[in-house]
Amino acid sequence: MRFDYVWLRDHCRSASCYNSKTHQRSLDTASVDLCIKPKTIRLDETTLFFTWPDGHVTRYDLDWLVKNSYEGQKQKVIQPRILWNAKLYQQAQVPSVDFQNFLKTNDELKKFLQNFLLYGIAFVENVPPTREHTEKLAERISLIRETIYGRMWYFTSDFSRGDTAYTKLALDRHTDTTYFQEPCGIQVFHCLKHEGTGGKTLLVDGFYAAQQVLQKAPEEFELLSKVPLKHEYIENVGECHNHMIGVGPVLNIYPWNKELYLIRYNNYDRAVINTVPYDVVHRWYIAHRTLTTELRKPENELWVKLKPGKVLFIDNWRVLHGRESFTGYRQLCGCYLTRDDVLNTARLLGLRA
Ligand SMILES: C[N+](C)(C)CCCC[C@H](N)C(=O)O
Ligand SMILES: O=C(O)CCC(=O)C(=O)O
Ligand SMILES: [Fe+2]
Repeated sequence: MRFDYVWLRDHCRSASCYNSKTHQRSLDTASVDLCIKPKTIRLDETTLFFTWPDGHVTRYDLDWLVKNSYEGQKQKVIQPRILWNAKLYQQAQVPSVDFQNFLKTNDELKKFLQNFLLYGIAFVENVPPTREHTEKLAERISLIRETIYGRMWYFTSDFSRGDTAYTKLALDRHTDTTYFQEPCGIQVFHCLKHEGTGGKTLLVDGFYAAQQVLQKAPEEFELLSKVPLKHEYIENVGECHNHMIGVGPVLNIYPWNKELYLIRYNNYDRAVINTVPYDVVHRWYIAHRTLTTELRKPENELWVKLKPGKVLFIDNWRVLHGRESFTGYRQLCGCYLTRDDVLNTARLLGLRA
C-alpha cells in the first residue's frame, strides 16, 4: 500500500479534524500545504503515528489503513452478485417471500433484499392484486421514484402514452428509462389482470452476457464501456408532451476495479449516434452485436408468466426485461424505486451493497 502525505493529513480522525458524531470532516482540506511532510513517523504494533510540522498528531490503526487503501479496494467488489442464465437461476431455487411476512418481519425483508442484490430479480407472493397493496409493498423497501409515467403506474394496451409498452406488441429485451441521465434503479411489476393469451415476461441477466463479452472479446467490452451514447424519449400523445435525453455508455464500470454496475440497453430508445467519431462507430456496432448475440441466446432467457398476487422486482441497472405479444385485456401496475434508498435499506439491515 502506498499513501500520499496530503491524503494522510486529510483523513486524520482526530477530534479537531473529524466529527465522529456526524461522520463528517471538519478539516478544511484546502488549508493543507500540498507539499506537506510529517516531522516524525512512529509505528507500534497496531498504530501508525504522524507528527506534522505544526505539531498536530495523526494516528491510524493499521487495520483501518488496510481497509481504506486503494490497493485494498481494487481487489474488492462493491456488490457481490451471482450471474445467471436460465438454468443457473432455476437450479438456484431462489425462494419467493410471502407478502405478510415481508411486511411484518425484518428477517423476511432482509432475505428478499439479499436475493435481490445477488440475482437482480426477486418475487413477492400472495400480494392482494390491487394498486394500493403494490404501493404498500414498494414503500416497505424504498422510496418510489416518481417519473413522467407517474408515481404508481397502471397500464393496459390502450396507447394512452406514446410508447410501445402501451400496446399488445412483443417487446424485445431492454432496460427502462435509458433516456434519463440516471436510469431508474429498480422496476416493480404486478400483473393485476390478464384475460387472454401470451404476455409472458422475459428476463435476461445483462451482467452475465457482458461477462461473456469480456471473456471472448475484451476490447469490445472496453469499447462498450467507453463510448457515450444518447437515448431519447419523444412523446406527443394527447396531453403528454415529453422530451428526455440521457447520455452514457452501454456498460458502466468503476475505473478502479473494473466492476460493472450499470447496463443501458434499449434498442428502441437509442437515439441517433452522433457522439462517436467515424473511425470508432463501426467497431462500436461490432461490439454491440457481440453483446446482443449473448443477450439473445435462448439459454440466457428466463420466461415467467406474471400472475395476480406475484410481484416482480427487477434491478433495472442489470437485468433486461421484455414481453411476449398478447391478446385480450391485460392490466399491469407497478412503479420505479430510487436505487439509493433500496441500497440504504439493504445496508441498514447489514447487507453489503
Ligand atoms: C409502462 N412503464 C411506465 C413501465 C414503462 C414505460 C417506459 C417505456 C420506455 N420505452 C422505456 O423503456 O423506458
Ligand atoms: O408489458 C410488460 O410486461 C412490460 C412492458 C415494459 O417493458 C415496461 O412497461 O417497461
Ligand atoms: Fe420496459
